[in-house]
Amino acid sequence: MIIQPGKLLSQINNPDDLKRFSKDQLVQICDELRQFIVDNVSVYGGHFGASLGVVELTVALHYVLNTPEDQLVWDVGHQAYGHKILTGRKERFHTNRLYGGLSGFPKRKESEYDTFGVGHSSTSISAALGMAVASKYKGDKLKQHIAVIGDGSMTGGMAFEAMNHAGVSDTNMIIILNDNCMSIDPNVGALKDYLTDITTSHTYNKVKDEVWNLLGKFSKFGTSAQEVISKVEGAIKSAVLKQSNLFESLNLRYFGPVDGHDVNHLVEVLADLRDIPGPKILHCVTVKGKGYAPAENGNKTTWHAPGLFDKVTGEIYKKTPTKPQPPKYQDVFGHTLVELAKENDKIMGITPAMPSGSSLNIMMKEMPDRAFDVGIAEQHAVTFSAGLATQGMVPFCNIYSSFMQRAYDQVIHDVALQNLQVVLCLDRAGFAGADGPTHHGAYDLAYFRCIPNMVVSAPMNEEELRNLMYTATKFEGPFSIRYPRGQGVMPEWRTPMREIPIGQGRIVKEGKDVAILTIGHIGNYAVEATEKLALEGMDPAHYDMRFVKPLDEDLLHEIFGKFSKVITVEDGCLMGGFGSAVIEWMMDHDYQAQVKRLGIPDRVVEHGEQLELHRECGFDPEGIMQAVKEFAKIEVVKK
Ligand SMILES: Cc1ncc(C[n+]2csc(CCOP(=O)(O)OP(=O)(O)O)c2C)c(N)n1
Ligand SMILES: CC(=O)[C@@H](O)[C@H](O)COP(=O)(O)O
Ligand SMILES: [Mg+2]
Repeated sequence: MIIQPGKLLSQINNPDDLKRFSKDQLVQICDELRQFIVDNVSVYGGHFGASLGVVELTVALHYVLNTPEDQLVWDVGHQAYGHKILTGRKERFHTNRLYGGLSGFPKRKESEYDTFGVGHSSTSISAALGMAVASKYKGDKLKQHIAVIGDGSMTGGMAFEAMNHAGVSDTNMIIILNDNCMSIDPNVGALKDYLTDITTSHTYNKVKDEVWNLLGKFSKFGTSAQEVISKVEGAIKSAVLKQSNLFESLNLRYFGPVDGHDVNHLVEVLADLRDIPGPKILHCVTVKGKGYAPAENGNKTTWHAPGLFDKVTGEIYKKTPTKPQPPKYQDVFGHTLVELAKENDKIMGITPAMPSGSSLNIMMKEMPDRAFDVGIAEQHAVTFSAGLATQGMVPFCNIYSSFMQRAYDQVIHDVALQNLQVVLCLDRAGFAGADGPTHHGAYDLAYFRCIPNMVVSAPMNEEELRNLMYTATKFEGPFSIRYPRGQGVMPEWRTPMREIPIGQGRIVKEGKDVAILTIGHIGNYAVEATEKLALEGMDPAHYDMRFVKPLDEDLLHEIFGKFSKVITVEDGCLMGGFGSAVIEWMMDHDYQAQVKRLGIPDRVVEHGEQLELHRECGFDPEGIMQAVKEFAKIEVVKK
């Protein structure tokens, strides 16, 4: 079903078309853009509340700026649907996030309007500043560089590193702080309180209004914006602001807060700011989910990415299963952690801004003094956990595999080198699915297994996840456990927990000719494959290794003693991952075997459903069957 845009929106294929409309028509364009997003996301899925909240901002930006010449960088990019629709992708928008379709995030190779590839947060100011410094160096004085960053993303350390630099950069740069008081979950931390204070402060807003009035008056007398600013700067930097405005203290001219849903006012403000040189910040107050009542008034976390829904009633479609379903791995983590924490008062839980996504919210609710959402701050989350560990606590730090990339140095420097007992739970390990390459948890096995002291593990099912979590509480060093997005395989998952000897794998199925070695949940594909192969008269063995580090050496001696054909399967990168570890071990122990590694190849794999991507990379059940069959045909000559 292709969704038709409204009357005005249908005439807009790029920002030049938008500029042909009068200012009076912008409100209608915003309404139509919002409706088009609602129509599409309700049917095809995707992120939702964030894009609705920046409709007016998006229209105003493309109306005022000379994009793509002016460089517009969206932080995270989950709010950039309006931007995509206005910049030549309206007709393809129904393919958003689908296999082979548009990316859910801005992407340089998708459009010249997408100036920077995003997905992880808090990068926009650095990227826009890099562009601004390059323009300055090239003598391009007119070009604008804009970073649009949410209040949640502003909590990320990188944003502050970038502002620290921007404040002394003397570049044409506008940071737009899109403040909706939300991250995915409600935003947290002192910065959030500060932004609320500044938005609601009576004294501050009085000064601000006077400043804007002055700006209007001077403009009427033909005074340039630059002169106006220098005249009013004294006022802005009066005691009220100098002492209280964080951004001004960093040398960024601060404007706002403005109503981010008043498109005409935004157009005026942006046009003014464009003429003011130097780095500046515009604080826009918006409402996540604006204009769609169920999202605006309902649970904003649910409406961040609601799945498919009935746009008329706001009912989010849920499949009604006919039989008991296995739980999501994240929920097994969340409930098990509470269970463990009830028995062990040293256990604490940490998430950088993903309480709902990781299900740490279960512990945050039950044990608020022992579970922390630290904001989008992966580096801090890891080192904070390390600090807790020095005091005898047992922190479970839960970070999505791809976001853990941010905290790599902290894992090495603060956790592993000091051999601290920090349990790193990596959710969304393996292909993330529709979020695509920025979110695929492809690298963690490779990037963790080279770190001294680290235990690197992955459960094949819910029971193993629980056992590994329990085991980690007994192990006095860094312990990582990775598991994928989505459901497990065990409807009855509340099994009694037991300690697993560190580095012990298990045999899932005896067999002959070929041995399949798997790590983690992907082992269930191997089960499916071996069952189907059995019907065709083939009988490969299957081992669930459970640990990439340390490897189960006894089991490996047994396997390489018995088999000359070995297939490794991992939902992770082939370079340096599980299969590589097995081959290294084989070489180090003078075994000779043919080893075929299945996993994520050394290229960028785009978005799609997890199974589609596994299939593309040849490690879905069919791919494993194929590998076994091809392998079985090959004669191995033993030296
Ligand atoms: C480094 C990193 N950590 C976590 C996330 C997950 N994430 C995506 S959007 C988001 C909330 C961002 O909040 P904000 O910037 O305020 O945008 P809003 O959704 O409120 O518009 C989070 C935590 C991410 N994309 N990148
Ligand atoms: C934009 C972003 O980074 C998050 O919203 C992400 O899409 C969440 O992924 P999950 O849906 O797997 O929690
Ligand atoms: Mg926000």
